[in-house]
Amino acid sequence: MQVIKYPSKESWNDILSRPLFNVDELEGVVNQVFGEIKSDGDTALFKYTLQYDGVKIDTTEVSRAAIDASENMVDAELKKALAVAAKNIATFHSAQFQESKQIETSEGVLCWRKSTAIEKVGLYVPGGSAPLFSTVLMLGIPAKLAGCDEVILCTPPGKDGQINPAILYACKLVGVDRVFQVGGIQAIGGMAYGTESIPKVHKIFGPGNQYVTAAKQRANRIGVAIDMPAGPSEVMVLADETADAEFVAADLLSQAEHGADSQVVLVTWAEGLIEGVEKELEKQLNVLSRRNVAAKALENSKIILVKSQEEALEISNEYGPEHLIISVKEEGSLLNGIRNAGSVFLGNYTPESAGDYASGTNHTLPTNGYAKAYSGVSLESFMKNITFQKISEEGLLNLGPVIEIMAKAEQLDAHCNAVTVRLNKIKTNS
Ligand SMILES: NC(=O)c1ccc[n+]([C@@H]2O[C@H](COP(=O)([O-])OP(=O)(O)OC[C@H]3O[C@@H](n4cnc5c(N)ncnc54)[C@H](O)[C@@H]3O)[C@@H](O)[C@H]2O)c1
Ligand SMILES: N[C@H](CO)Cc1c[nH]c[nH+]1
Ligand SMILES: [Zn+2]
Repeated sequence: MQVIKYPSKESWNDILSRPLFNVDELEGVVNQVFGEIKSDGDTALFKYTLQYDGVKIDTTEVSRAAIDASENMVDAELKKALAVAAKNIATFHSAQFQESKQIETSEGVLCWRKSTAIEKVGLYVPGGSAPLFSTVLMLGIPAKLAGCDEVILCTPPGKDGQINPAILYACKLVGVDRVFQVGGIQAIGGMAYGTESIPKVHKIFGPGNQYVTAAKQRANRIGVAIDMPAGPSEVMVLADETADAEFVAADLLSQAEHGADSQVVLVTWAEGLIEGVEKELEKQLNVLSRRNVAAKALENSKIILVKSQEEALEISNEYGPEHLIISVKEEGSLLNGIRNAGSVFLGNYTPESAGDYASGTNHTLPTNGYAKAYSGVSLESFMKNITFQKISEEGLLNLGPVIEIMAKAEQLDAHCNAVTVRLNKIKTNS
């Protein structure tokens, strides 16, 4: 990892830039695949699954029998772990239901909001380089809690042409309605347009690589909602001299191993910590099964030495990390200052992997600085609010003149008239 000492503020932009993709090239590929899906449906899905996943499929849907059979293919220990994780995720997300309250904004004018589930949702579960069955829990549990009527899921087939049984078992556990063995751009295009086999959905959720993320953004432009851009994983650690170098290195590597395009950043004002972290990185990296991937990600990654805790916080808010780990003696003063982060992990004993799997928070989070404007997936992501209002005769007598004045000032006579005819009727009747 590159070590940068006391960078000037003017250099932050450069230092904090994410690994770059060739956006034009990416969009070109996405447009091509989307165009073919629109015109050729499933045939295009078969073609691109062969091209990008190297797997020949002649059907997209995974049979109910295969989903049921996964139950016997997952070992008991993993099933128990999934049950604990699912319980915690369900507990945290259930607590996000909000009561609908009627508000009388002025006398006789009642307003309220009612949450309703999005009817048809499409979940994407990454499977390119690791079968992320944990993502099934993160998306499927809130979708079912929210009450979505149709919950479908796409994930790429493995090199052997099969979907990892743990993904199918997780689908069964959370009650996903239909599963499709399609990944990448093809999956997102399939759910955005709908094909002979894949139903069109109203909103697409889930993380993925740069192709998936670019495809989701394209789906959004053709009228399908998306949760957020949730691309290559990243983590920023803010640490002082009380941080444990072994833990810090482990956390950095945990996100580096996701992909060569991941980025991890350590920001510290304790110069003494840096050497220890570097040594630990080397030691721990060497024994990782995905050391080549993680090593590539470390090439895009930085250790930044700053003057103070305050400067570290400023850098963090500027970066807007997907995950922010805070390993300092006294975190209280930092907490209030956090403005931009997807999910925050406090103290030496809160590894980021806890949020990835089982603490209960959602691991589908905004990357690439989108944490400045987006939240991670929550129960609310699967719902929308419809507002209602009911105005009594007395209420309209109070509020009507306000509406009339405003409508006239906007030169919208018909708007004004919709109030005036009612006020006239009320006055005649009284
Ligand atoms: N932000 C989050 O919340 C979050 C959560 C989990 C994972 N992630 C990220 O998700 C990503 C998962 O990536 P992955 O690759 O393992 O799985 P993936 O399922 O996202 O992507 C695999 C698909 O990419 C497509 N693809 C591969 N090469 C291609 C090419 N040259 N052209 C067109 N399409 C191509 C293939 O169709 C393949 O099915 C990682 O970057 C990880 O960091 C992010
Ligand atoms: N860290 C990922 C989100 O960026 C989520 C994940 C799933 N499995 C392991 N990690
Ligand atoms: Zn992870």
